[in-house]
Amino acid sequence: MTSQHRSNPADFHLLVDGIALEIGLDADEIAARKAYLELDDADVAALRDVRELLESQRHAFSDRFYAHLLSFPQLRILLGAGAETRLRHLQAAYFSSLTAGDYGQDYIRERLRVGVTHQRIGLDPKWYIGAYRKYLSELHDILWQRLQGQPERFRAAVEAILKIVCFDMGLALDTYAHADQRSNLQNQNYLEQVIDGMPAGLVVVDSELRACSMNRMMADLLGAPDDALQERRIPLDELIPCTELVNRAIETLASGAAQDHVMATFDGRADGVRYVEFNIRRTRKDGAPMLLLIGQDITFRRKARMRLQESEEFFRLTFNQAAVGIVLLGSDGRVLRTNSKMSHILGYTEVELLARFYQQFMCEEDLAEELALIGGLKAGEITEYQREKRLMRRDGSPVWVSVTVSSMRDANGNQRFICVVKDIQRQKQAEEALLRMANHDALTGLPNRVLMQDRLRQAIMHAHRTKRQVAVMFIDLDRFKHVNDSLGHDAGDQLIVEIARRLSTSLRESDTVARQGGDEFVVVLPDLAGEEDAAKVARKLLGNLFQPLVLRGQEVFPSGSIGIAMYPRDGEDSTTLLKCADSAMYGSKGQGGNDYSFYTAAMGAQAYEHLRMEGALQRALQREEFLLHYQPVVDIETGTVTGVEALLRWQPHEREMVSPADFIPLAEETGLIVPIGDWVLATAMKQQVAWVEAGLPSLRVSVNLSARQFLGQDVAQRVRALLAETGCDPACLTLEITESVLMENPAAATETMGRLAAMGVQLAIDDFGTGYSSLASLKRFPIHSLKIDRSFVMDLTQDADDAAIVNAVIALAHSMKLNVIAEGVETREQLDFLQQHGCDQMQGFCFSRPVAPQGIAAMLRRAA
Ligand SMILES: Nc1nc2c(ncn2[C@@H]2O[C@@H]3COP(=O)(O)O[C@H]4[C@@H](O)[C@H](n5cnc6c(=O)[nH]c(N)nc65)O[C@@H]4COP(=O)(O)O[C@H]3[C@H]2O)c(=O)[nH]1
Repeated sequence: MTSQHRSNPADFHLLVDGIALEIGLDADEIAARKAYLELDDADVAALRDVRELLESQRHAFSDRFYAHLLSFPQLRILLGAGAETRLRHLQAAYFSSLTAGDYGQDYIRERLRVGVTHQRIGLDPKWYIGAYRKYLSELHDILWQRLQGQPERFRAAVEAILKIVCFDMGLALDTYAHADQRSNLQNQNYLEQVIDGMPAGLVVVDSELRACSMNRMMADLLGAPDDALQERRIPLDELIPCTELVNRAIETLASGAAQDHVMATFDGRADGVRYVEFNIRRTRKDGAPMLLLIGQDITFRRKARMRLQESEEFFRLTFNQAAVGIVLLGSDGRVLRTNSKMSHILGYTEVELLARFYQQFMCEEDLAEELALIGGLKAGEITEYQREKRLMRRDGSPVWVSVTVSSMRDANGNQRFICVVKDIQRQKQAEEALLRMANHDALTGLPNRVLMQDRLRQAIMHAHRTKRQVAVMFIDLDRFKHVNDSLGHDAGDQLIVEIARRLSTSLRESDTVARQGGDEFVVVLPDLAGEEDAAKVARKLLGNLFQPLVLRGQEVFPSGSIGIAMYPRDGEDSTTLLKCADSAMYGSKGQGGNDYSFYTAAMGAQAYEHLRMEGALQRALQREEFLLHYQPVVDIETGTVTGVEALLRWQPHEREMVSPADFIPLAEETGLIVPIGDWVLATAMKQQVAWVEAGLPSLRVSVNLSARQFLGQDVAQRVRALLAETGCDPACLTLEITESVLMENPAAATETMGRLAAMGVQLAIDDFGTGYSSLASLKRFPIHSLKIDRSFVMDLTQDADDAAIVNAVIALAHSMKLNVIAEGVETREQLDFLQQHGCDQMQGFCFSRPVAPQGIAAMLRRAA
């Protein structure tokens, strides 16, 4: 039995009634059929008449009937296993109803039911028409046997049975045909739905290669409307413009051979390029060959594969051409994949790398930490780590790299590590060089101030813990400036390098020698028991320094002044200790150099005063606390005032006036002399102009120039600018320079003086006689005047030597056409002496002390 036979009886009745209605089996139709068969009441009576007769033969009839039917194997299959019992039962019912004489609605419905059933089980009309034939023959035989002697009754019965059986056959056949038609329609509908709903596209092509139909999926794939083929059959190559597909379709049409996996690529309109894989089958319809083209949309798959290929290609290129080394490692560290940059970094070929383990490239000292990190990755505690470290190259040299190691899983779930390795060797070298530069002195290679302070701090911390002492030595070379000026900077540098070497070799590894700048060095001696240890080292250093050295063919004996501060006695931090050592060094210098001094509190006070003054001087400029006094310069012959010397005065707010002798050396040392001197020059020039403008006779103004002012800046250019600014006549300006300034750098001095003289400015040598230069050596300088120092004038009348010197200076100066001015003339006797010996001019208390500008104006007005 098929599943169809198991349908609900109520549904089955409805089906049967529905069919009856569809084929129009109403009462009129039944009556018409009966009339056509001439089945009338006489037949009904004839059938009833043989009922009993036939009933008695029912079993024998049934045996023969089924023996015949079931002798046909196809029929046995169609009827199904165990059908005989069920059929015998049905047949018995039919056999009874056949002669029951009631052929109304129930009888007819039963006939229709049989027709539907036969159609459902696929029992073709040939089978049941054959069965009806057997039925009739058997009945005929039974009736013949029983009614042989009653021909009328026999004929009437046979006639009636023939009519009713034909009536039944008509009903069954009509029902069968109708059910078949219904079923066909249903099947077609079902098929259409399946085809329409299937996830593959289908296009049916006729023998002339024109598409006759296609399902919705195919219409979707082609971007065509669903009803595209309703109007006309479209040629296949127009519907799907793909030559390969059309050619293969032609082949299949000709040979009948199925074609699979035919790729077609076409424009799917809005969806872009479509990739469809077709299977082509040849079939027949209505005798004509036709093709079924079943297409599977593989666009997504294809694009995904292309994307995958693309990303694989991208990865491969990126991997191979990356500017960083990339290595894929197995969980045991074996190199599974690597790129050319990695080969370049490590100096191995790619093949050599593949045979190795990552651990083999590590530095011994990194190994433990690195393995611990990889352990962390393996345990999932971290997902990646980044480190800067060294890897060992093939030639055994280390290379600095920055490595990022990340954990990943391959397609099989195996743990892998991916290392991205960046070569930072150059960067590290640059960093190291920078670090060296930041911490070391370029000339000597010694630690610089920064590194020294760091070492000093460490030494202090260590000494603090161990209850030991630290000595800080400040070393300044004696007369270094002299070497530099007389032998040149190269010789100076050579001396510094040699000193650095001598200091370094005199000390222990744990000591630090640093160059503080210029000719200053600092030595840190950590871990000392006491002051005596430091004194011993200082003596040794001085001894080693004071060894002869030949510089530019000249033998030099370097010596230094050492100041020593002790931790913790003199200070507990590096800044204080360095300051103390610096003060102590000045102490040594003050005693003539080539010696060492320990710091004392008195030095501290001096240093403090030094600092205080420095700050105060700086503020003095801003607060305009400076002023100029002027001392007249008098012609000894006539007694007239020919000029004035400008002398600087500092009048701090609400405090006593400070002597220039007290602050000029400090201003020199700190460099403040430059802006202060500039102010003096400008003020004096302005004053000169102011007096002239006030109607007074034009006076020569002399201005003192300090060593730093004269040698350190472009004084000529500055004077030129100020002359222009103030309108002062250069011929009324004298610049005074001390003898020692000239001798410090004669070459530079000659050049500067030449430029000044060229402007018309006069130059005078101040404090003459205090230095050691001979008058002859002054010849090469463009000088106008010599000022005899006050110290000679002072004892002139008591000391025969001084008188002789002054006399000689005047005579010689005159022989060199120089003007001579005597300073500090206090007495009449001094003045007389100078007058007698032909001194040209003088200045001193005997005529006037330095006075404010108004004092000079009054003096000039009185004289006029
Ligand atoms: N005992 C005595 N002294 C006399 C007599 N006549 C003048 N003096 C003093 O002798 C100094 C002369 O100046 P100097 O030798 O250039 O010595 C100057 C000069 O070297 C320096 N100085 C002063 N003003 C300036 C300046 O503007 N620039 C620079 N660079 N140095 C200056 O300060 C030094 C001292 O200046 P002052 O204290 O003004 O001292 C002045 C002046 O007051 C006298 O008859 N008896």
